[in-house]
Amino acid sequence: MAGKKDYVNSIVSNNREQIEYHIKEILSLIGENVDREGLFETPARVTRMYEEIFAGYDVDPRDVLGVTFDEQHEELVIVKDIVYYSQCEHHMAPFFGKVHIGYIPSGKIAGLSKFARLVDAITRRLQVQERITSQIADIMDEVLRPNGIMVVVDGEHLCMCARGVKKYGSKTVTSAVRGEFRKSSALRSEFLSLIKD
Ligand SMILES: Nc1nc2c(ncn2[C@@H]2O[C@H](COP(=O)(O)OP(=O)(O)OP(=O)(O)O)[C@@H](O)[C@H]2O)c(=O)[nH]1
Ligand SMILES: [Zn+2]
Repeated sequence: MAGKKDYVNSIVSNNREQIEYHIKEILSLIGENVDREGLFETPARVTRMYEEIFAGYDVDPRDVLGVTFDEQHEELVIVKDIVYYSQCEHHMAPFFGKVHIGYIPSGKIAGLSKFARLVDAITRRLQVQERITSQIADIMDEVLRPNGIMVVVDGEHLCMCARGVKKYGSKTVTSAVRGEFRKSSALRSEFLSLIKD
């Protein structure tokens, strides 16, 4: 996770030896020679990678938005193009893309970087794209109590490109709307036009 505190998954850290052992077992079970030089450090590397890509489990996403400011800006705020990397819970294969967040504050705003931290806390876990999208909206709703929220997520899923149906380049787009965005198609259109490249 970028920023002042780099989170790691402490459960992975505490189970380092066991995870390394099991990764080595898997390497052997897929037919690899675990004693060859190129693979010698691999179980330890994979474990360190797990500390990083599953760091979200060590963060309560609600705490990330904890610092808010009182501000009477009751107009649309958009933070777009927040890059994320996640792992699908079905295959443990990566999926990645961008999150676009819009909200209409109601007396309370959050620091802009906190939205990126919220995305990291939610995506650095085993996930499905739909849940990422609704969790971002629900947590913003709970903490900021804004007048409206719209979240759009696009994702490229390696489990759909590298295996299975092998549809390289296919994209999944999910959205979640809350409050005024639910009622107003004009507001949804404004948000969609502002997040276009
Ligand atoms: N809705 C949703 N599905 C996902 C996501 N990530 C992966 N999947 C899907 O999860 C499904 C799991 O389906 P299964 O039939 O149990 O697994 P499978 O035999 O490997 O499926 P195929 O990918 O069709 O070969 C697949 O259709 C994946 O494309 C996601 O974020 N959201
Ligand atoms: Zn998958």
